[in-house]
Formats: sequence, C-alpha cells, structure tokens
Amino acid sequence: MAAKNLGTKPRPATSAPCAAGAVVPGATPAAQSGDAHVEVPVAYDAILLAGFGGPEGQDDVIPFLRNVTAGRGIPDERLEEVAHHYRHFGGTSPINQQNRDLKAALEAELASRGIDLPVLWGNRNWDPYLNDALREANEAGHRRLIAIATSAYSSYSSCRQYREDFADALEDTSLGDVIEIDKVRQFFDHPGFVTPFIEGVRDALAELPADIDRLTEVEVLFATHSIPSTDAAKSGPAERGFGEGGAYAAQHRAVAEVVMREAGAGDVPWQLVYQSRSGPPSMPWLEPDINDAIEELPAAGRKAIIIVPLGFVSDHMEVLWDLDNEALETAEEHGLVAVRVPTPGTHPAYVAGLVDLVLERVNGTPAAERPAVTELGPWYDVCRPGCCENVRLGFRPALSGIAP
Ligand SMILES: CC1=C(CCC(=O)O)c2cc3nc(cc4[nH]c(cc5[nH]c(cc1n2)c(C)c5CCC(=O)O)c(CCC(=O)O)c4C)C(CCC(=O)O)=C3C
Ligand SMILES: [Fe+2]
Repeated sequence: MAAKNLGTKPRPATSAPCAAGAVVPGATPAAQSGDAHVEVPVAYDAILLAGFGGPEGQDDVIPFLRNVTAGRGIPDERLEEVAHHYRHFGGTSPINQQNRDLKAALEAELASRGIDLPVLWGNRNWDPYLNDALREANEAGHRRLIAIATSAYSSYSSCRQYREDFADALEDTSLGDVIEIDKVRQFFDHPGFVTPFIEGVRDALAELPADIDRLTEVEVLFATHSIPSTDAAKSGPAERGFGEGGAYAAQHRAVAEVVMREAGAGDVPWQLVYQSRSGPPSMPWLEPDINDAIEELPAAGRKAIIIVPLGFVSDHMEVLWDLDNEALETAEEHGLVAVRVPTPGTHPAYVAGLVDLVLERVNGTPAAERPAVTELGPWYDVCRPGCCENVRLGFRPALSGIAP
C-alpha cells in the first residue's frame, strides 16, 4: 500500500521557511530557523471548516456524547448530566447552526474580496462529519485543503485532536493519497479573534450601573474550558517553558491582558477561570472553577462581574449552559451584578480574520508580517514534535505537525 498522507513532512521550501529571528519571541533558535513554521505559498483548492459538531434532536444526544467521549473514561453520571443540558434545549446544540452561519459569512467575505475558494464544512463529532466533507472535496476534484478549526488555543482538545481527526478521516475515506490537508495556525492572538472580546468588555463596562466603582467593585472573569493538567503541561512546544498550565494557560493570560488594556480597563481587576470540567475527581484539571471563583468575590468587595468567554468562538452549549445558566445563577446567589460578553460568532472582524489566516498561507506571508497581538505569536503553521500530546490516550497520527 502506498504511504498515507500523514502530513508529517513539511512541504519542500521554495523560499527560506523562516527568516532568522523573525518568528516567535522567546523561541529557541532551533524553533525559529527550523521546520516548525512553513511559509511557502500554496495554491489551495478549498477551505475545510472543521467544527466540533453537536446534536440536533433528542435522539442524537446520547450517540453524540458517545462519539465525543469514545475511549476516554468519562463517568456515566457525567454523561447523564451533560445529556440533561442538551435535553433542556430540545436535544439541539446551537453549534451546528452557528457553523452554518459562519460558513455563509466566510463565503460572503471571500466573494466580496473576489477570492474563489469554496468552503466545505465537516465536524469531528456529528453530522456532517469530516468524512462527508472529504468525500465532497474529492467529488469536486479538490486536492489541497486548508483547514480552519473552530478552536483558537493550543492543547490536545483544541488543536491536536482536530489534527488527529483529519488523519483519521483521510484513512476512513481512503483519500490519503489524493487529498492533502494543512491547517491555519492557532489564532488565539489574531486581532480578528481578539477584537470582538475587546468590544465586548468595553460595552459591558459601560453597561454596568453607574454607582459601581470600576476600579474596586468590578472583576472581569475570563472563562475558558478546563482541561486535564497533564494535557495543559503538554500544550505548546516543551522547550519554550510556559510554566503552570503550559502554553494553553499562558495564551489565555496573554490575550486577557491585551483585551483589558485595549478595552481601556487596564486597572480593573481580572482573573482567568475555568469551566466545564469533566473526568473523575481524582484527576487534576485546571482551576479555579468559575463558580468557586465567583463565591470568593463578595468578600473581596466586588459588586459586579463581567464574564468573558475567552476560550470559545461561538455561543454553543458550554457557553449557554455553564456560563449563562450556572455561572450567572451563582453570581445572583452571591448578590453580584453579572454581564456575559458575546463570543466572536460571525463578528465581521473575526470572519475577515479567518480569511486573512487562509491568505497568509496562500501567499506564504513571512511570520514577521503576520498579525499577532501577544508576544507569544504568531503561532506555528505546523506543530512541533510532541506538541499537544495526550499522555493518557497515547500517540495517534496527526496532520499539520512534525513527527516526533
Ligand atoms: C479545550 C476544549 C474546548 C474548546 C476548544 C474547542 O472548541 O474545540 C472544548 C469545546 C467543546 N466541548 C464540547 C462538548 C463536550 N466536550 C466534552 C468533553 C471535553 N471537552 C474538553 C475540552 C474542550 N472542549 C475535554 C478535555 C473534555 C473531556 C473529554 C476529553 O478528554 O476529550 C464533552 C463530554 C462530556 C463532558 O465531559 O462534558 C462534551 C459533550 C463542545 C460542543 C458544545 C455544543 O454542543 O454546543 C465544544 C465546542
Ligand atoms: Fe469539550
């Protein structure tokens, strides 16, 4: 059998892959001059919008949850609890409609710029699956796809798992010899992703009752998905030494700082908090949980909170249930005024930013010219060996990364 396309080799460079010193502040010289960044123009045939997927009716709920948790030891009680969140909304997650809307917005943005790149949509965990999108690509004769995953940060769940599922989908459809998939860089610090949060914090601060002191009585809570501490430690290239919480936490902290500053709220207290923990209690996950953090705030003199769903690209179930339902209820119980900021969704800056992320690959834009609002980026086009590994599940082949 012919070798499968596992995407582990960077494509032969037609120009120097990285100008020395031009890439990642704080990276080792090897990371900067090596093969981790690929800045070679590529004539892609289509964009692959890769979503998480969600159920769209009561009968979908359990099969969807089984897909998500396959082989991952999520306790049954946790599945029941999560099923209840979906049941409450008629068994339908808003996420698929949000991705249909995003696809339409991307198509409109591409058309308005005169760019002829079709957008194919496939999910990791529900219909339409990645396999369906690849079959569709093949029927249309598309050979080179550039993927946008609806996930901004580095970690197993938010980066590598998408890349593994691309490799699986090529294998399942036997299209590995025909179709190549590259993926745009993690875009946590792309201005298109960050701008909607800046606007959201600015608006939320303006919206709070006038008698609440902005400097002593408000706390901004940047919320993201908790992940197992072992996954967090493996997020991002090990040699860059990101400290507690790995690149995953470091990226969130760095973006939060920029959001506060750009929202004109540099002196307002803030913290990074986590939500949606699953897995057995014996396994450490990133903390504090948002609800625990909220409970501490009245004693610190806070009267209001602003919740910023910094880890999420759309108002899907984790936002609607864990924030709008649970966290807002916790705030109310503790007498706090609370405002939840919108996610990027189909904000024009976000949609334009995603198109820009595709174009920087089409054009082979050098890293030095790629927009990034934190010192950590612009992130890698091709992940480093071992980046975002899952030590519990072990090695699985993944695209858009360098083999260990
Ligand atoms: C980092 C991260 C993101 C953000 C990045 C990204 O967006 O990709 C994210 C997004 C999402 N997570 C989602 C849903 C679920 N995540 C689960 C489980 C887990 N998520 C994890 C992490 C993340 N998850 C982890 C470490 C687990 C434990 C199991 C495992 O090790 O993989 C489970 C199983 C039950 C439970 O335990 O909650 C469900 C149902 C939905 C869809 C929502 C909808 O339907 O609207 C979305 C967008
Ligand atoms: Fe999740």
